[in-house]
Amino acid sequence: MRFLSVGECMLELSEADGDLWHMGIAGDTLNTAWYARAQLPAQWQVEYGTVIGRDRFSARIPVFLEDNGIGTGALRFHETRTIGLYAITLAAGERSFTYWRENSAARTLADDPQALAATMAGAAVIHISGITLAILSPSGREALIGALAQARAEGVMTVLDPNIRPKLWESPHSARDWLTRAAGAASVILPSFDDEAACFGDRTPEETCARYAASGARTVIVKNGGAGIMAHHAGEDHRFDALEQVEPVDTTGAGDSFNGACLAELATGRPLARAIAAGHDMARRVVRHRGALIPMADLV
Ligand SMILES: O=C(O)C(=O)C[C@H](O)[C@H](O)CO
Repeated sequence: MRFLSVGECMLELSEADGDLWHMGIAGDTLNTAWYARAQLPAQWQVEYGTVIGRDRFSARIPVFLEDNGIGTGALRFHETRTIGLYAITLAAGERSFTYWRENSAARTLADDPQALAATMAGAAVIHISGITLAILSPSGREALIGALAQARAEGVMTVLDPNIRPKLWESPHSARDWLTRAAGAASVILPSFDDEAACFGDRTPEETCARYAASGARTVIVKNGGAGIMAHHAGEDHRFDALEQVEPVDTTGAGDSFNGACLAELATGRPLARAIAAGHDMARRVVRHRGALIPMADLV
C-alpha cells in the first residue's frame, strides 16, 4: 500500500539562539507524510512527490527522506531551479512565516501532466494541500485537480488540506475559487477553522464542515486549534469535545501532524473517533517542539 503526499518542501530556519538559526527541512505536505510514516504500519510505503534542483541544497532532500523511511520514487528534478526557504518567527508560541520561494523548482511540479500522472499511479492515498495548489500556475492547478479527480474516480483516497496561506495566493477570490474546485476532487478534506473563517467568512466550524461536505467529500474534519472538532463522515455529522490544551512552544506543523496521524488511522480502516484522537495526540506533541518535524527516532 502506498501513501503519497505531493507539494513543496523547503529549507526551514527556526531560531536557535540570537543570530544562530537551526536549519531543517519541512513543508506542509512533507510534514503530513512524516507523521503518517510515524503512524502507519511498516508494510505501508510513504512517498513524497515534489520537484527539486540539481544543486547541493536540493541534494539534501532525498538523503533526508531516505534516512527517515520516506520513499523518493516520486521525486523529480529541475535542471536550473533550486528549493525554497522559509523562516519561522514566534510570538508567544504562535508562528508566522517568511518565504523565499518565488522561483522554486516545486512550482513546476504539475507542468508535465503525464509525469504527474505517473507519479500518482498505484497510490492508495494521495494527499495535497492548498499550498501545493497556490504555488502552481493556473494550468498546473488545472492539471493537479484533474489528476486528483481521476484518482478519486478510480477509488483512491484523495485528501485536501486547504491550509490557506494568503501570502501565496493572488487574491482571496482566487483562493476561494481554486480551493472549492479542488474540494470537488477530494474524498477527505481537512480544513482549519481559523483559516476558513478568514478566507471564506465562515462563522462557525459547522459552516465550514457543511460547505466542504456539500462538495461531495466522504470525510470532512474541521481542525480548531485543539478546541472541539466538527466532522462529517459517511453522510453523518459528528462533534468531538475539546481536549486539554497544552502551552505551545511553536505551533508550526500542528495541523500537518494532525493530518498525518489521522490519515494513517483512516487509511487503515480505523473509526473516525480513533483517527481524530490520534491526530490530536500527535499535534499536542508537535506544538511543544521547535520547527515542524519531531525527529523520527523520537516518534517511532
Ligand atoms: O507555509 C508553508 O508553505 C510551509 O510548508 C511551512 C510550514 O512547514 C507549514 O506551513 C506548516 O503547516
